[in-house]
Amino acid sequence: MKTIVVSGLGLIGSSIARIMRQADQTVEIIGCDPDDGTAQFLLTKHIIDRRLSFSKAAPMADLIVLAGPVSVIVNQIRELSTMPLKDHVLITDVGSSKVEIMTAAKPLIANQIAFVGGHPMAGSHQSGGQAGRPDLFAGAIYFLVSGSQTNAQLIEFKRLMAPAKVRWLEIGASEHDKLVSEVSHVPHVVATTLVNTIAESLAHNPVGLKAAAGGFKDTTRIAASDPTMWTAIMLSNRDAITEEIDDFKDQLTQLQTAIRNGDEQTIFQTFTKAKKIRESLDN
Ligand SMILES: NC(=O)C1=CN([C@@H]2O[C@H](COP(=O)(O)OP(=O)(O)OC[C@H]3O[C@@H](n4cnc5c(N)ncnc54)[C@H](O)[C@@H]3O)[C@@H](O)[C@H]2O)C=CC1
Ligand SMILES: O=C(O)C(=O)Cc1ccc(O)cc1
Repeated sequence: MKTIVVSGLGLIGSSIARIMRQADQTVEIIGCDPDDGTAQFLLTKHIIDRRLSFSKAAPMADLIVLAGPVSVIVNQIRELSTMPLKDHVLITDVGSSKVEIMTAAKPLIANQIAFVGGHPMAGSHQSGGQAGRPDLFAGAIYFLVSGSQTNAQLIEFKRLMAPAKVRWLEIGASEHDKLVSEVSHVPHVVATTLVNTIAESLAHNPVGLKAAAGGFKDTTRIAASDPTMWTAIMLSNRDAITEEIDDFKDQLTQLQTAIRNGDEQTIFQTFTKAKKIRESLDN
């Protein structure tokens, strides 16, 4: 891979540029992003070599990493299917949902252009190129959804990502979207709803959220994430998210009923079960 194009130079795209720069100092990294501040910062830090428009950059690429919001990734995949690309180019993405993206990639795949879906299961509530780090994904799962990539292209992509120290995991697009609705998308909905509910209840309380201790902050950190990115995720994984919200509502109602009825045993059992599961995550 001589020329790498990263489209979307925010938290994830700029982290990937940093990682690939560490993996191979000989590659040229071209960045595409409408945000002047982010692009300028990454140019100054030599994390990208050049900034070009997507339509100018894509035909020059040996590897294209799509790292904008999911809605932008989908549009760019559609654009790529009509662009003059190098025969051996590998296209991949980092979007948080996969069914819509793999569906958009069908014309590319039909035209023998190599595409593999990707999704690093790490990040943060921060956004923008300045927040990116080469160790952002260390130890995390990096999902791969097989498309039309060759084995050699995948090996080369993994070589360029080696400094990230991720755990590669192949998965189907539907299985992926259901799983991430459970471990990522609905937790985001819950954290957001918690913040908005409590803020409304406290609207006329002079102490209000200032009384919030660590528990409230720990439970809601991700509610501070970028609304553009998360709106795109919600729209892209609607079915799995709405189904999982139903399950969440059922469990919440069961706990509410136990609390209302003073059902000590059910309350205690519910907390005990969650404590064991949550503690096992840190081991
Ligand atoms: N934030 C996180 O923790 C994670 C995010 N993701 C996925 O990674 C992708 C990027 O997320 P972040 O880097 O966190 O967001 P971000 O908000 O930090 O960066 C997104 C970047 O895309 C740029 N952008 C917008 N429209 C564009 C266009 N037409 N062409 C090129 N660039 C454009 C924005 O200017 C911004 O710099 C999203 O698809 C998200 O679902 C995946 C794993 C973790
Ligand atoms: O901030 C956090 O802890 C996250 O969980 C970040 C995150 C956001 C979106 C993803 O698709 C994957 C990871």
